This record gives sequence, structure tokens and C-alpha cells, in this order.
Amino acid sequence: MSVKVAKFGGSSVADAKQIKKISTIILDDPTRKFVIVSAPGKRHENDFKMTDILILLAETYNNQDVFENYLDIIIKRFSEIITDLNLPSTLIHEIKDTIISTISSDLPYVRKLDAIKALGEDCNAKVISTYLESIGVNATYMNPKDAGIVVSNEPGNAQILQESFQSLYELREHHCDVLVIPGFFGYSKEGHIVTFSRGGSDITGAIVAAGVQANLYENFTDVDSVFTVNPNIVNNPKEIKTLTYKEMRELSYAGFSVFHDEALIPAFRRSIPVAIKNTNNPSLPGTLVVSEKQKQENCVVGIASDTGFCTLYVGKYLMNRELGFGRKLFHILENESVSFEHTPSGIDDMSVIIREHQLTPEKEAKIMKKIKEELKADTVSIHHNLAIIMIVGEGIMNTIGIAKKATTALTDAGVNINMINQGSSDVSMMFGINAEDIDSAIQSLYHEFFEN
Ligand SMILES: Nc1ncnc2c1ncn2[C@@H]1O[C@H](COP(=O)(O)OP(=O)(O)O)[C@@H](O)[C@H]1O
Ligand SMILES: N[C@@H](CC(=O)OP(=O)(O)O)C(=O)O
Repeated sequence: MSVKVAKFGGSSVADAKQIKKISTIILDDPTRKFVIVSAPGKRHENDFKMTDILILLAETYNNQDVFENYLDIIIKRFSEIITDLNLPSTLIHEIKDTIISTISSDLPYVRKLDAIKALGEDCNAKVISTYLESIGVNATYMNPKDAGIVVSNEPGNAQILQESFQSLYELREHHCDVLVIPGFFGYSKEGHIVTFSRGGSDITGAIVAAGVQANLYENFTDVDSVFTVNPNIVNNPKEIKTLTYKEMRELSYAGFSVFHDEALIPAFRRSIPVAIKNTNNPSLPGTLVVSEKQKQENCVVGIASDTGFCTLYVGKYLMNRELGFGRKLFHILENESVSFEHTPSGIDDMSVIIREHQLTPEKEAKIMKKIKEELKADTVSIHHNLAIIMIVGEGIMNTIGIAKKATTALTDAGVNINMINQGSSDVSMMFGINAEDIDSAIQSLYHEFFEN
């Protein structure tokens, strides 16, 4: 039996008009049995995402601040959707009761925050399945607990547990034609709601696709395809037709927010192709992510960029001869719950690239003090405001001239390179630059690699 998993992102389920569009897409293909939905997203550029307001609601309630306006915004948004879809008003009363009982529950704050964040997806899934039923579809809402989505106990950063896949496979036999599953969260073994990292409905989609052994995982969003560069930086960039899991993971990791980087692994392990398509233009083929693709003349498929990094620089004469230096350095970071992204190193120097949001000024000072004292380092410093650029493509490692092209483009744009990391990955080349240079760097690289 051929089955597809279709995930609809926040922009695809942002209001009644969009929900009607996704219903047509679901009805169009009877193999679209598993539907994963996000919370209502942005309806236009300056709009808000429901998840952001839910977080503000949780925070203000916890700080005993004024929270009622956030509650009103959330209820109003769901009310509009329910009214415009001609669904019974009892549904909005149920949603309101659920939100109020969740915020006033006596759960510890981290648990409550996750339970509140999950409400956007959960309530929207209930609304969408009720709508599908109202138009005659044999659809049902399926809670992630009943679906068997068991995750690790890390609030806001869940990982799927292996045992989930067997239970998910059994969903294939479910008597309904369409199962609507809320994205973004699962349940820990202890029964707590735990969310994935932000943008994590893509992860739910990939997990369900892997579990039910789908023939295709369709990820519906608001762009016609994955573009070679971020369309918010370059106008109308070229589209990518096909790319490999590995290429997509690197690009997503480095800023192609169209697809979550952690959503690739479950699909990759079971070789399930991923199609990224536009809800507003569903007849277009979109972008296909697969295990292997034909060799292309220009091996570079995409160039991603992301900000919010910093470099922790450590210098010590004879570092290369000191057994265990790296281990001790990482141990200091581990004790402060700081993970690292990259570690370019020299003979007497080591740089550790870290995502800045993990550091507070106090944590930063503590880490630097420990490195100085415990590792007897000569120099320790932290440089903020770093951006990374990732040039990605299978075959990059064995293609002559990629670095030359990249450095020419950066030179033409007057951009200083703070760091180069090449050879650690066989599909990417990384540059570190100042965050304020990102747009001009990407525009120049796009010109060099895709227009010349
Ligand atoms: N290289 C890229 N190709 C396509 N979209 C990109 C790229 N980089 C960033 N994006 C952004 O990703 C957005 C879609 O992702 P997201 O906002 O998470 O959608 P959804 O609401 O479907 O979850 C696009 O509107 C676009 O602004
Ligand atoms: N709603 C969640 C999860 C998600 O995946 O949303 P979206 O599909 O709108 O990116 C978030 O905003 O993080």
C-alpha cells in the first residue's frame, strides 16, 4: 500500500482560507493518509506566529505580569478560524478551557512552558480534523501519545526514542482515511509533553514518515522550492530541483529555515524521499531531497548563512604537545551546558565556535576564568557577532577552484574573512565573517556561483 505523509507548516494553516487549500490538497490524493500540522503561522510579513504568542503567555503568567492580552490574541485567532470554517462554537469553548487549565496547572515552569507551546499545534490539529470531517472526509485527530511518539525528557529540545517507530507502523492499519497529527511535540516515557526545538513540526513529519514507512514525505510550505540562497537576501534566486539529504542537512543547519535540519535523519535512515512544495502552488514539483543524485557541472547547490555565533579563542604555547588539552577544554564547556559547533585549530591555538544564545555575560566570564586557571592558557578571548556561510554541494572536496571563486566573491564585496573551515565535511566549505556583512557576502557569492 502506497502512503504519503504530508506536513503543512504554519503559513499553510494560518487561517481558514489556507486550511481550505490544504484540504483540497489532502483530498486530491487518497494516499495522503498522514497529515501533520503546525500551529497557525504568519498570514503576512508583519503577522505573529501562534507559538511566539503562546511563549509570551507562558512567560507573563509565570512572572505574574499582565498575560490576559496574549490569551485574548490566541482565542481570537482560533475563533476567527473556527467561525470562517463554519465549525460549531463549542470548539472554541473547548480550546479556551484547555488553554486556561494548562496555564493555571501546577506543573513546574519548564514543563508548563512545553505544554503551552504544544497547544498551538494540538488545537489546530483538532480544528483541521473537525473541518475535514465536516466536508465529508473520514478523518480523525490523533494525539502524539496515541500515535506512539515517545521522546527524550529534554524540554524544548526533545529527541525521538527508537521504540516509537514500531507503534507508528501500526497506524498504517488505522481505519480512518486521514489521520491529523499535531506536529512539534511528543511524550516522554514519564508521560510529560516535550516539544522539539523551534520549527520542529518538520521533525514530527519525518518521524511519522519513517515510522509508517511512507513512500514520500511531502513538506508543504509557502515557497515554490528550496532556493539556491535565502530569498530574503537575493531577489528571485534560482531554484534547486534535487539535492541529497546530506546537502539539505548542511544547508538547513546553516540557515535554510525552510526545512529543519534534524528532520533529515529519520527520512534518510529509511531512504524516504522528501518533497518540499508550495501549498499556494501545489501543482509545481518543488524540491526533491533524495539519497543520490546525478552529477552536475556546477557542484555547488546552495549557499546558506546564519548569524548568532561567537568564537572562543584559546592560545597556549605547546598546546599541540599537551595530552588531553582539548578534552579538558570541552569538559569546561560541558559543565556549563554549552555545546560547540566547530573547532578550527592551529599548533598553539584553538577556536571554538559556539551559538551565542547559550552564553550569558556571567557564564562567559566563568568559562574564561576556568580556562585561564585550569588549563593555564596564555590567551583566552571571546569574539561576538560572527556569522557563518556554508557553501554546499556533493563533490566540493574534489573540485578545483571552489575556494578561489568564494574568496574572489568575498573580496569583490569587500568582506573580511575571519575563518575558513574546509575539509572537515566532504560536502561543504565554511567561512566565518562579521554578521553585518552577511547580505553583501551572499549577494556576491550568488553572483559568482549561480549567475556567472
Ligand atoms: N534557501 C531557501 N529556500 C526557500 N525558502 C527559504 C530559504 N531560506 C530561507 N527560507 C525561508 O523559509 C520560509 C519557509 O519556512 P517556514 O517559515 O518555516 O515555513 P512554514 O510556515 O511552512 O513552516 C520561506 O518563506 C523563506 O522565507
Ligand atoms: N509552531 C512551531 C513548530 C513549527 O514547526 O512551526 P512552523 O511549521 O510554522 O515552522 C514553531 O513555531 O516553532
